[in-house]
Amino acid sequence: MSSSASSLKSTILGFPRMGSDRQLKKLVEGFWAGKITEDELADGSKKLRAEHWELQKSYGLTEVPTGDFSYYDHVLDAAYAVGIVPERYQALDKKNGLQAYFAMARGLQDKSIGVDVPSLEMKKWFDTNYHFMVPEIADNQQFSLHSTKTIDEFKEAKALGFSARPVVLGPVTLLTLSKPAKDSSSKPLDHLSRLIPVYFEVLSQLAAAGAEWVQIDEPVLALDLDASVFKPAFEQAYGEFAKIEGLKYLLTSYFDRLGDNLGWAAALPVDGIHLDLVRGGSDIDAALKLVPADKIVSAGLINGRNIWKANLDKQLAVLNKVISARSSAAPVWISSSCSLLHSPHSLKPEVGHLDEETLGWLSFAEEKIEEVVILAAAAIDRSKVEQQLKDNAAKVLSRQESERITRPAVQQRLSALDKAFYSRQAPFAERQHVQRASLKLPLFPTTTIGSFPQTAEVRKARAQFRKGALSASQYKEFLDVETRKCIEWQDEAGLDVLVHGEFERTDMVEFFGENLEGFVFTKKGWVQSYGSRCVKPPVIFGDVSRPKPMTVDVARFAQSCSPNKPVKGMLTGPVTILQWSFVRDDQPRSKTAGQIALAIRDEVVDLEAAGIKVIQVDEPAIREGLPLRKADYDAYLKWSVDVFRLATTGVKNETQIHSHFCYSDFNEIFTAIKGLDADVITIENSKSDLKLLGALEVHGYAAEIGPGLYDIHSPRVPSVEEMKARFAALQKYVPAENLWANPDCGLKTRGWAEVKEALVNLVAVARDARSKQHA
Ligand code: MET
Ligand SMILES: [Zn+2]
Repeated sequence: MSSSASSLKSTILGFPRMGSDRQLKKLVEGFWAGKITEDELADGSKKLRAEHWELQKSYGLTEVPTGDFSYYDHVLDAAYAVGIVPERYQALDKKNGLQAYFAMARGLQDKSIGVDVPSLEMKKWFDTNYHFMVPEIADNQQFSLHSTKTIDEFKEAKALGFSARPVVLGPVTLLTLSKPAKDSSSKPLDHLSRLIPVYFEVLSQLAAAGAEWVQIDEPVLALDLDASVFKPAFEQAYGEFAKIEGLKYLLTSYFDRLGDNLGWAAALPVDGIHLDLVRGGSDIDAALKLVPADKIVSAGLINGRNIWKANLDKQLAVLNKVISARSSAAPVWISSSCSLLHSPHSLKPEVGHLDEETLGWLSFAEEKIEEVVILAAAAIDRSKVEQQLKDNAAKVLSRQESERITRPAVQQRLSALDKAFYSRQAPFAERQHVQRASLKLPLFPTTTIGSFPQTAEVRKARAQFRKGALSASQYKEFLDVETRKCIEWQDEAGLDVLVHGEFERTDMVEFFGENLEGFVFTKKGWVQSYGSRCVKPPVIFGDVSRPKPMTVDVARFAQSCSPNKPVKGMLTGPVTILQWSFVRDDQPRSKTAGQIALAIRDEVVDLEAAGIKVIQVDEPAIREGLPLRKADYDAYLKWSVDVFRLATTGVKNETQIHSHFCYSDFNEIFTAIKGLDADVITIENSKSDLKLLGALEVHGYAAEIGPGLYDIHSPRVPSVEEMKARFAALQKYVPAENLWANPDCGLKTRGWAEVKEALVNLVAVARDARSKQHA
């Protein structure tokens, strides 16, 4: 073995913050509710950090990251630490820094202190399901060292005797993820020169506190960057940081290859470069050549964002390749591909919940640490960990060979499809004609997106049913009553295309996962989504199929409650089911999506046969699946459009297919949306009005469309007047006969009182518009 192996360091880029039992969620929410004090929050958090470092050390990591902890979000922390506090929070910040921090995170309405501020905007962290708070940079932005969190947490770990490496979100990424404050025109990155000195101060203090290495995360390096802008920006920042005596930098990027940025990024004056060899592995040969011999390479070999056991033999081969390519002067580190923030905490609670076999296939954060340590040990002396490697190989093989994973009938069905499975029988114009004759909807039809309020009563009944306190028939009776009430109300309110309300679903992906083969559900597999909110994604482990109809009974019952108006069948689309799950890694995602699509297709066909004339297949997550690199867009869009078509084209021309999109700006993929060939799309629009109108203007849209008339995320009731104005604006871009009136997403998070008022107003808007057309 090359001599550099002997100095292998084993570490991870970051650890999940929440705790094994979501302790951090409880602490933070307890503090918000006034149940615990600021000191109790701080003490509880300190204890949690120490536990997490201890856990990492106990498995044998040689160094632990610090500063990866956060009360809410690490981007907000990084912004706050350098004094990026928008004006509207500044008065509060002077009085109470923590309160201002949480106000930036989630808004604050407190009459007693005269504060009413909304939160910062929230965005997805690259292509993960983690959301960060978007910092706002004003033209006259001042930067200053505003919080010593990074330094304090490093000292804390050091005082406890851990060999620690502070993690800092890099200045270029921080500014690139920021947006200009309202009425500011400068680009955030233009402020870099003035931000660098504050970073310099933080880094100097870390050096003074005894830090040897600092991990600087610059994940923007995984994006397509304009080298004429970013190369000098990075050179300026890192040129300055290099002046700090005695401090070494590990520059990290993850989630994709470094690509075109590799050449100049590898030459930056830092002491090590981290490579995500799970997602960015295609770069490996170039990277090993381009990273100068005196820099360490941190090999990100254990996937930080999926839950499968690593194939250690395979990763060991990659590691050995890295080691032999490097000089003995610059040792290699072995690490996770990205922070383990995106993995659940530990498999331990799943013992006894998941079956033995499945358990053997998985690896959460705690187990991933173990994998890092085994790899590091194996690179030095394989014989020391022979048994662990053998066990690992057996588990990996059992997943490959399990009959639960590969089911030939499912595979064959997908590979045998011909072109006809991807197209409706007739083009849209013809379908529109027959659908009009069959559905007889008025001009500007009104509808909703699917869910109605999930009241405490609905959730209680579900919980009781799950515990066995309600029998299946009692639960069904309860749901029937709710559904009937919901449909009768919609009918009275004057809505045209009704929905059953989705009372039987906690979540639009979980519901289908529970009804399909190929999924398992963990007990405590929580992953932070934003702030204190965690999600428990289903695990797609094997070939997906539909053992029996999933929604047909409910849809048939719902339609029977409405003799005169159509009730929509409500399904979640294949891309969204994929996107919000942990997905198997042993076949392309497109293939797994194709299998889900076939299951949904069968459901669509069954719904039609049961007399359902309008069927909605939601794809809110289609935009978020877009790859980070533009070069990869087309391939993704091609298969995601294909699987939607596969799911929806099995019906007659008379059957009207709807789809729904929300959560992001769709302009970039508008052409793909057209390619879905849906008869009607409803699309979130109220928060980004002009953007959608712009897309409609540029690209046009030939089919029917319902841009959301109001924001369902807010408890306020939209007035007739404001929705009228929006609707009038839309009529300039969409021909009247193609325009629908609807809210911008499902109503499950709202209360009935607001929902009723809002929808009555919405119906009034459509009626008013109709009367004007007829006049
Ligand atoms: C996030 S999109 C939600 C769509 C779903 N049909 C609902 O109404 O809740
Ligand atoms: Zn939605």
